[in-house]
Amino acid sequence: MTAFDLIVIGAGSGGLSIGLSMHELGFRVLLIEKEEQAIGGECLNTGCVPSKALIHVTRLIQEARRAEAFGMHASGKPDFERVKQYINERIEHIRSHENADYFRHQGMGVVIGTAHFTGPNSVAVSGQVYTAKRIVIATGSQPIELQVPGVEQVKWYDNRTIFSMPTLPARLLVVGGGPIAVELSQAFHRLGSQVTVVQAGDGILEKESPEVSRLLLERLSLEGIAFRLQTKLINFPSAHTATLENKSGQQSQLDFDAVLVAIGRQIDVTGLQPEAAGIQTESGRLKLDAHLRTTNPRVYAIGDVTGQLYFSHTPEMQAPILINNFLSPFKQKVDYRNFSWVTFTDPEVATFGLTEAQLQQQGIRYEKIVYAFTEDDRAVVDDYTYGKLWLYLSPGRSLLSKRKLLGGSVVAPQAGEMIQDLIMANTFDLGAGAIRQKIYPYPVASRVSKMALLDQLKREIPAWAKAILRRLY
Ligand SMILES: Cc1cc2nc3c(=O)[nH]c(=O)nc-3n(C[C@H](O)[C@H](O)[C@H](O)COP(=O)(O)OP(=O)(O)OC[C@H]3O[C@@H](n4cnc5c(N)ncnc54)[C@H](O)[C@@H]3O)c2cc1C
Ligand SMILES: NC(=O)c1ccc[n+]([C@@H]2O[C@H](COP(=O)([O-])OP(=O)(O)OC[C@H]3O[C@@H](n4cnc5c(N)ncnc54)[C@H](O)[C@@H]3O)[C@@H](O)[C@H]2O)c1
Repeated sequence: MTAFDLIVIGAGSGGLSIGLSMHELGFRVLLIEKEEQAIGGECLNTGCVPSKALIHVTRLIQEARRAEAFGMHASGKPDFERVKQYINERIEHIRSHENADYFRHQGMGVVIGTAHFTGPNSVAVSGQVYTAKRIVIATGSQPIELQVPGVEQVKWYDNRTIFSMPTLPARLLVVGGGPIAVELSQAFHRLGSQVTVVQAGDGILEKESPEVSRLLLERLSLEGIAFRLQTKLINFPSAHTATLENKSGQQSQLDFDAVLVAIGRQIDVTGLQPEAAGIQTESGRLKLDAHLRTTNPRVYAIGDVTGQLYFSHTPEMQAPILINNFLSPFKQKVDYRNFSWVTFTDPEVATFGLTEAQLQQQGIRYEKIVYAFTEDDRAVVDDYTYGKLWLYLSPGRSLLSKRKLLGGSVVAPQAGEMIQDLIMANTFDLGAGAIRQKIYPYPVASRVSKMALLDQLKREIPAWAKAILRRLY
C-alpha cells in the first residue's frame, strides 16, 4: 500500500503521539523512521529514558552514601559497566512496545528509511513514493556542536554518545548550563567524576526565574560540582586542556579527561527537500502558523521540529490540536500558557504556567508568594528544609475568591510530583481556593502548596475583619 490518510515522518515522541492517536481513531497511518533502532527517537534512545535511568542509579548511590550517617557503610565504587547495562535494559524494556514489528502488528504502516518530499502530498523513501491526504513532519532536533579551535583533538560527547562512553572520566568538563548539563553533571559527579560546568550564561537553567536557578546552583555546588558561570570556552590547546575566558576577559586553563557538550538544540529540515512540497523554511526551520501548519496546507509539524518547547510531552499537547485541525472547521491554535516541565536533578526543579519574566513581559499583574520549607513537617523529617515554592497569583481581594494560579516553581527532591495539583489548578482555572480547600493527607510533600496559600491567607485577613469575627462570635 502506498496511499495513506496520514504520513508521519519521524517516530520519536512527536511522530508517535500523532501517529498512534490517528491510528487508534481508525485512520490509515504510515510511520517513516530513518533507522529501526531510532524508533522512540531522542527520548527513548539518547534522551529522557537513558538520562532518567542514570539519575535513578546515581540517586541510589547517593542515598547509600547518606545512610553512612546512620552507621550503614557502603563499600566499593560504582561499576560503570553495570550502570550502562541498567540503562540499556530500561531502554530495551520500553522498546518492546515501541518498535516496528509491534506497530505493524497493531495495523500501522511502518517504513524504515530516510524520507524526503517529492510533491505537495508525497514523500519518497529509498525510491518508493508514498502519498497521503496529510503529512506531519516530526523529525526532531539535533544537539548543537561545539565549534572552537582544537576541538578536533578532543574526545567529546553529547547526549547521543555519552550513555555509551567507554570509561568513567576522572575529570569531566561539561559545556552548557541547561537541563542536559545540570542533570548529567550531577549524575556523573555521583558516579565519581570530578565535574566542572562551564556556562556562558549568568546562571544555570536560564528558562527558570533567577531565584529558582540560584537555589539549584547552591545545592549542586554544595554537593561538590564546580561551576564557571559567565564563562566561555575559547579553545582546546591540547587534547586534555581547555582555555576558558570569564566575563572580565581573564583567561584560565582547565584540565579534563572528557568533555560533555550540552549547549542547546538546532533544527535543520533541508534534507527533507521541503521545497518539493511548497513548504517554506527560514534558516533551515519550518515556517509554521499558530495551527502548526506549514506553508503547504496539507503538511503540519509536531515535536522539537516546531522549535517551541523541547520536551517529550510537548507533542502530547500538540497532537490533539493537530487532530482537531484535521477534522474540525474550528481551528485551534497552540497555546503554551499552561505548560510545565521538570528538571530531574536532586533537588528537582518543577515549573508550571507563566514564569515571572513572562508575566512581566506580557504586562500581567500578579502577586508573588515565596514559601520556604523551613517549617514544613515533611521537609523537616526528610531533611530538605532548603526547599522553596514560588507562586504567582492573580491579584484579588482574598484567597477565598477564585484567584488564579498563573504560574510557579518548586525546588525540592520530589518537586515534579509535588507540583501536580498546581498544574491541574492552573490548567483548568480552578483558582487558589481549590488547593486551599483540598484535604491533603498528612504529611504528603505536596501539602506544602496548601500551607503556602493558608500562610498567605493569614497575612491577608485585615484587622477589621478579625474584629467583626470576634464580635459575631
Ligand atoms: C539528554 C536529554 C534528556 C531529556 N530529558 C527529557 C525529559 O526528562 N523530559 C522531557 O519531556 N524531555 C526530555 N528531553 C527532550 C525530549 O527528548 C525531546 O523533546 C523529544 O524526544 C523530541 O521528540 P521529537 O519526536 O520531536 O524528536 P526526536 O525524538 O528527535 O524524533 C525525531 C525522529 O525523526 C527521525 N527522522 C529525522 N529525519 C528523518 C527523515 N528524513 N526520515 C525519517 N525519519 C527521520 C529521527 O531518526 C528521529 O527518530 C530530553 C532530551 C535530551 C537530549
Ligand atoms: N528534564 C527535562 O525535561 C529535560 C532534560 C534535558 C533536556 N531537556 C530538553 O532538551 C533541551 C536541550 O537542552 P540543553 O541543555 O542542551 O539546552 P539549553 O538550550 O536548554 O541550554 C543550553 C545552555 O548552554 C549555554 N551555552 C550555549 N553555548 C555555550 C557555550 N559555547 N559555552 C558555554 N555555554 C553555552 C546556554 O547559555 C544555555 O544555558 C532543553 O531545552 C530541554 O527542553 C529537557
